[in-house]
Amino acid sequence: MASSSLVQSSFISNPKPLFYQNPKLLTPRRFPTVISCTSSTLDPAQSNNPPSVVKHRRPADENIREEARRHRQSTTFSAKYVPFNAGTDSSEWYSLDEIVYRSRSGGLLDVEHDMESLKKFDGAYWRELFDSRVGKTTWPYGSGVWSKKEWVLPEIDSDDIVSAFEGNSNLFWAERFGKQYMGMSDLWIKHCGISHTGSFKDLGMTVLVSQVNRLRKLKRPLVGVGCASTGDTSAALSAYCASAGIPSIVFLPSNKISMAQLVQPIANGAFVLSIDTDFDGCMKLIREVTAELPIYLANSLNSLRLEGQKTAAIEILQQFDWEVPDWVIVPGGNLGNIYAFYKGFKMCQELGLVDRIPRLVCAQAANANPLYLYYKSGWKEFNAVKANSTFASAIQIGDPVSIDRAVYALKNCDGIVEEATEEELMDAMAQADSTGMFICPHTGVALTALIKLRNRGIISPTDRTVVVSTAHGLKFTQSKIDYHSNKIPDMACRFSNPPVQVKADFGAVMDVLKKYLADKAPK
Ligand SMILES: Cc1ncc(COP(=O)(O)O)c(C=O)c1O
Ligand SMILES: N[C@@H](CCOP(=O)(O)O)C(=O)O
Repeated sequence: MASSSLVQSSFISNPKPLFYQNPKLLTPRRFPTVISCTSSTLDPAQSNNPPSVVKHRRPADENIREEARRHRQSTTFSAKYVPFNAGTDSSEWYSLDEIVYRSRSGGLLDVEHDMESLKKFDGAYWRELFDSRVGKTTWPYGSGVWSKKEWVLPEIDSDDIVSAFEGNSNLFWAERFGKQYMGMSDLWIKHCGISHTGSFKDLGMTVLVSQVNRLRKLKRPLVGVGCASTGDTSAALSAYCASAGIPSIVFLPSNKISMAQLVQPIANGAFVLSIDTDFDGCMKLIREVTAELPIYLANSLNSLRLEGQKTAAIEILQQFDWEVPDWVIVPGGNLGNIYAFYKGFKMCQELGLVDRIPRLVCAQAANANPLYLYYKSGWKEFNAVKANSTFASAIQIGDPVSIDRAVYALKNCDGIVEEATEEELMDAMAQADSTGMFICPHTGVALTALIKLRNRGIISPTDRTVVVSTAHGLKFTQSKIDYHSNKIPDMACRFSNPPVQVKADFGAVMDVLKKYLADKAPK
């Protein structure tokens, strides 16, 4: 039994407490692909053929949540809130079961894990554990977030988890875009937007809503969950809340988000307030409201969210078989995600899964660039800006709540901040789409940063580079339509591909096709 492990040791029928002996003495076990079979049936009607075997992982009348409940285990891992970057002499901390978003001094909080407990297992152990859970349907480990549960919310009961099996998103080799436009051979797009609600926000929201589910069961005074949003946080919040039957309230800046994003919380039954201000105005209001009413704050000011988002970084390492890329480029708005990526990579280094971390690049729209200006000033003085309208509407944010987290992350990984004008980001998006992607304008911002850093020789042709695609392009079709119709004032739309209007006439169709084929024929 010495091989008992975190991996659903749950599938041991008579479970013992997890660490009833010194874990250092435990041999990391090989995790089987098929974990267990409780019955098999031979089909007599097919007796001349090879027997068809029907396997049940659990009794037929039991669902996966009930199965997880039956195999419930205690854990010795734990996490708590501490003031962000407070140093070792700070004694301030809070249980994750408290409703708290700020430290006593008004600063940000961070979720701190008991690293000593986690370090009792070596890097190989964690790598093997995480790898063993990928692509299964075991509750809750089928999720790319909860497959790292010990590093996310170790103490939550699996029964309280609200998950859509998010994460495990495609890491796409951008072969043609890399070769044709960048002269690069090792360029990758982490498609975080190919997900349940179409953006990376699902990764953090499963964690936050799961914790709210737990808090409500603990009878904490919470009636609903609320956020300010530029369209993606609201979509994720409303979907996860709807799934758990928890009321959600979303504050949206009027006429500043795409139609697809607006309809998401409406369809999911959220209480939607369209407010005549920008995102920063909505953010201010939701902070004031959540201080007065029993509404839990779901924006990334709440550090729980970042615990889920950091798993995208771990997943990238995992997808490269635990080899570290040279660069990871992330579009930045409220600036929680850039820190989440840093934290995920750093934990992997500290716990021995990898020996270094990548350099991070945070990319902003030039129309909403407070971090870029701060970086360019040599980190001298931060000034919030009035964010102007941008096609990258989800990052139209002038006063990011996680500014301190972002600066910390960038300073500690030799990071860079870049910006993209409207024309640059739309051109980059169109170029990427023309090589078979269908990305969002925010990913266009990140690709612009890549183009600029490649042109300056900072990123080299063979550097392994990951661009994080944060939302699905289908949420932003209007901007693509405008671009390809050459309808954007003062923009050349160099890569537009407008449809050709042609008469319903054989000769006319043949004419345009012949011209097209002549243009395309190899010279
Ligand atoms: C699609 C998209 N990309 C990027 C971001 C930026 O993420 P963050 O606010 O964590 O910087 C957001 C939200 O702000 C977003 O919705
Ligand atoms: N792009 C975000 C802006 C809010 O970010 P958050 O991570 O602080 O919730 C959105 O989609 O609302």
